[in-house]
Order: sequence, then C-alpha cells, then structure tokens
Amino acid sequence: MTVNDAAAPPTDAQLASDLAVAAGRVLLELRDGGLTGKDLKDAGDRTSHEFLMAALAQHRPEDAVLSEEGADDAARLSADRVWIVDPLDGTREYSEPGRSDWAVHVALWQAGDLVAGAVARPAAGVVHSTDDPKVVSPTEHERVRLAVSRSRPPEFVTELADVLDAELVPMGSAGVKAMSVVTGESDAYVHAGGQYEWDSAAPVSVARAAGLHTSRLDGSPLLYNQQNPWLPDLIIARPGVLAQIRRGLDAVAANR
Ligand SMILES: Nc1ncnc2c1ncn2[C@@H]1O[C@H](COP(=O)(O)O)[C@@H](OP(=O)(O)O)[C@H]1O
Ligand SMILES: [Mg+2]
Repeated sequence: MTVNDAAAPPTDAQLASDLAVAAGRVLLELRDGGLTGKDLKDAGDRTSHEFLMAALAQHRPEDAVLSEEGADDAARLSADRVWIVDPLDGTREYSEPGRSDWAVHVALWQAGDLVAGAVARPAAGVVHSTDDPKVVSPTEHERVRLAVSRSRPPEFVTELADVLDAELVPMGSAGVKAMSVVTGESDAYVHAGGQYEWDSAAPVSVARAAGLHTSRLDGSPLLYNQQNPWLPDLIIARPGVLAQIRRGLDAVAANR
C-alpha cells in the first residue's frame, strides 16, 4: 500500500488520517461483498485490524500497537510510542445496511499522552484528524444535546438528560458520538459503565485539537497506554456547556 505519495514522509497525524481512511475503504468494500450479520461483523473487525497492523509495521516499524482486535503485548508499557487503534468502532452499526454511524480510530500515544489521531467515518466520506483540527465555534441549541448509544444508553445518561432537560441524540460508535460534538450536532458525549482505551483515544485526540473539553467524569485526565486498557467513563463537551453538565452530574449523584 502507498500512503501519501508526496516526497516528504507523512507526519504522524497525516499517517493516522491516511490509515484510518484506507482501512475504511477496505471496510466499505468488504460490506459490499455479500456477508451479513455476525460473519460481516467478525470479518470487518479482523480485516481492518490486519490492514492497520500491516500498514503500521510498514510505516512505523519501531512503534508498538494496542488494538481492540489484537493480543495485548506488554512491550507497549515500556515503549515510547504506541499506536492505539480501534479497527472498527460501532461494529453493530457497520453490519446494518445503510448505516453510516461506524468509524475507524487511529491514535498515537507518545511519552505520556496522545499526540496525534484520526477518526474516519467511511460511509459518510468524512475523516476528522488532529492534522486539520476544526475549531469548534459555539452553537446555541435551545436544549443541551447529549450524544448517546443507540443500542445501550447508560441509565445514568438518561437520568442526566432528565435533570438537564437535555435532548438525547442516539447514534452508534464512540467515535461518531465524539465527532458529533466536534461538528456541533451535539453539545456533549457523556459515557459511563464501560469502554476501553481504543474506543476513545482517537476521538479524544481530535476533540482536544478542536478545542473541546475531555476528561473522566470526575474531572481527572483520561490516561492512555495504561496496563489495564479499561477506561470506563468520559466527558467530551463544548466548554460552554461544561459547568451545566457538571451540575447535572452532581444532581444525578445526589439522587442516587
Ligand atoms: N458498557 C460497555 N462496556 C464495554 N464497551 C462498551 C460499553 N459501552 C460501549 N462500549 C463500546 O463503545 C463503542 C461504542 O458503543 P455504543 O455505540 O453502544 O456507544 C463500542 O465499540 P466497538 O463497536 O468497537 O465494540 C462498544 O463496544
Ligand atoms: Mg470501539
């Protein structure tokens, strides 16, 4: 595969974007190939993972990789640079004909923090990248809009929406929900109850580059390349709605 034919080698951010788009093309082709249901989901996860592993080995052979679909290699814990990838985020939606709320996530962690990343939405023909951050301009919605899982909305997000009189905007994929805050379709993505580093690494890198707030629910930083990649909760929000959401979270906690 050729990534970025220009004479200069791609920067990490360009590479993240190019690889997420290229893996997305592979996924679109596979989806047209006749598989359905579980077979399509499994083939999508596996094929995109294998594509990204081969491409990263070619372009960044020294770097470690943490992928949802790969065996975890403890060598990443002492590596300087680790690519954190979710080859197919929103696998369920990918397998449903006509849906575009699924994504490919490619992020780079270096010396303690995320430094580059891209979220491709192949079926929408869009890629969001730290290479080309769109700075979020304030959008006024009459009611706060909260992006939420369409298939398993966490109970506490429904409670938060009640407390805030917010509108829930259901969609698949953590990356798509995070990017809906970047584009202004929603005001915040608040999640709890379970997720892994690969679900949020690339979305969080792009969201930060676009000027959004990103943290754990308790306000502490989201940490990546940890021994246990379980990273169960997060807030990605427009800075302008953060105080309101914090008050809502306090109210939900007090009601429990
Ligand atoms: N409670 C939970 N535990 C583990 N992973 C979760 C989770 N809720 C959501 N996720 C993961 O977050 C991604 C987005 O989910 P959703 O669309 O429901 O919001 C999915 O990633 P994958 O599709 O990569 O598995 C899903 O597996
Ligand atoms: Mg995922």
